[in-house]
Formats: sequence, structure tokens, C-alpha cells
Amino acid sequence: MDLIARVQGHFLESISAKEQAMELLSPLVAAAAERMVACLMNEGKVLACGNGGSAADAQHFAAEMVGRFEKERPGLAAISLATDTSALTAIGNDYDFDMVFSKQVRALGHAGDLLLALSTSGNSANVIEAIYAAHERGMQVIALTGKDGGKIADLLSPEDIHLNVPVSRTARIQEVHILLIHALCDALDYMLLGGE
Ligand SMILES: O=C(CO)[C@@H](O)[C@H](O)[C@H](O)[C@H](O)COP(=O)(O)O
Ligand SMILES: [Zn+2]
Repeated sequence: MDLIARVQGHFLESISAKEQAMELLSPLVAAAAERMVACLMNEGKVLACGNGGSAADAQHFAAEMVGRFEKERPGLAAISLATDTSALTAIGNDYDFDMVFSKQVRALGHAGDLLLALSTSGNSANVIEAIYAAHERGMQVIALTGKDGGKIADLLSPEDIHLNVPVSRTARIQEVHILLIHALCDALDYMLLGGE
């Protein structure tokens, strides 16, 4: 296979993953956006976490909430738990890397806040611990996973929202996750500001 065909293969696979996710997840993304607006209108905030590319997604999401997405609006309360290198290294070094997010959830989270938990495998121990901590704090979870949802699929409660991208390749899952995040941001703006 030549290099151009290989690149085209990535596009085709990504398109197919997105088409599949569109059918399965559009109603759940709408429900997640409604849940987020209710949380924010009630003085709540969204804490976001994930590893690697998903850490970047958590940070990307929080930046678009606090700054803006496509429309001018007051900032919305969201914090990436994957961004504070001092907290991450101190907790990882002094306790355990599995606790880097859960300790922040316990410190910052309150009942009525939401946890946006990202894991393509659904099996990252620190994201799992963050979900336990969120439940303990009376927070609901919006989980973005891939594959079969991993261990996260089993530990979510009925009140949580699970956006699972049921494909096997991590890169494709991440590409759908960032689309889901942008669709969420757009839905929030639409509900808060109206318009097109
Ligand atoms: O971006 C990528 C792969 O595309 C990697 O950095 C990837 O995010 C890391 O291996 C993560 O540690 C994977 O964690 P998870 O998505 O399974 O929770
Ligand atoms: Zn990547």
C-alpha cells in the first residue's frame, strides 16, 4: 500500500467511526449537554480528567468552557484535573499515580458538580478512582470511553451518562471524543444563548 492510500485509510476509518457514533450517541450527547446546563445554572462546575491524548481533551474542554467556544458568552465553570503539573507530580510522587485525579476530585468536588471522565480503554486506574471519588462526593459522571467501555462501563451508576465509542483503535476513539466535546460545547452555547 502506498503512503497516500495509507493516509486515506485513516480518513475512511475516522469517517466510519464518526458515522457509527452519530447514530448511537447523538441523543446521549444532547442529554449530557442538558445535564451540564442544569449543573452550571445551579452554581455547579465540571471537573475533567484523562490520560495522554485524553488529558489534552480534558484541558481542551475546560479551556472552551472557561474561555469560549464559538460564541461570546460569560465563562462557564470547568477545571481540567490533568493540567496542574505541581498537583499531578506531588500526588503521583507522594501517594500514587492512581490517585492523581481522585485526590483533586475530593478536594474540589461538591454534590451537584459533574465529572467528565475520559478513557479510551475505560480501564485507566486513575480515571476509575476519580469516578469512585465523584460518586462519594455526590457528583454525577459523564464518561467518554471506547472499545467495550472497559471497567468504567461496570462502575457507572444509572444516573451517570456513558458516551461509549464502540471501535477498537485508540486514535479513532480519540477523534470521536473531541467531536463529542465540540458538540457538547455547541449544545451548551445553543441552550444558553439561543441562535442558529
Ligand atoms: O494519545 C494517545 C494515543 O493516541 C496516548 O497518549 C494515550 O492517550 C495514552 O496511552 C493513555 O494513557 C491511554 O489511556 P486510556 O485512554 O486508555 O485511559
Ligand atoms: Zn494520540
